[in-house]
Amino acid sequence: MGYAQLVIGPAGSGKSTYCSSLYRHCETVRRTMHIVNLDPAAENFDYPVAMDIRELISLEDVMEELGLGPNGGLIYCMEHLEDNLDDWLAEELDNYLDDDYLVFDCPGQIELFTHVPVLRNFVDHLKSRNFNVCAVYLLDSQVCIRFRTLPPCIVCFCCTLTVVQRAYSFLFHMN
Ligand SMILES: Nc1nc2c(ncn2[C@@H]2O[C@H](COP(=O)(O)OP(=O)(O)OP(=O)(O)O)[C@@H](O)[C@H]2O)c(=O)[nH]1
Repeated sequence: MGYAQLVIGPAGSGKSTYCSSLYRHCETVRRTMHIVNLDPAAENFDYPVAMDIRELISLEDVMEELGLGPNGGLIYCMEHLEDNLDDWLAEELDNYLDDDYLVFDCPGQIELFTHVPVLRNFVDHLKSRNFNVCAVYLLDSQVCIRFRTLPPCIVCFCCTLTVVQRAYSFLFHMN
């Protein structure tokens, strides 16, 4: 059995920072883990990238070639990933052993949880490959103490539950 952690949460909530800190911590305690970039728009990484969705498709290419904007382009990229779960993702996952630990740094756009089933199907795919999946939902603590920003955050959180419920366990983390 493999182990997978999906790092999700609104844009700018600290997902990549969390992944980088987790990687450094594992290095210190001499444990091996692999971080996967699932954001087709990400460019700079503070951690070694084990698998990268941009090897399959990048937002920059989609925007240039199809004339889509950033949000439509992101949805297109993620739907392309969904179409390639049994090809690209399956081949990439073959490189990892049974007890490997993968951490997926996900994009933050809420549309990926409300409009398309790609992340739900992604979790289902991991589970079908015998991965024990959990999700970590990150939220900036500052938005929780402001009356105007808290309700939208609760809505985002509820929307992401559709994905999270497919995972075996779930952690809530405030930055
Ligand atoms: N003060 C503080 N800043 C943080 C913390 N975590 C992240 N940041 C900062 O917040 C900004 C956004 O962090 P990222 O890790 O890029 O957030 P993200 O969720 O990956 O962002 P997207 O990929 O754009 O969705 C960066 O400038 C970080 O340095 C934290 O715990 N405290």
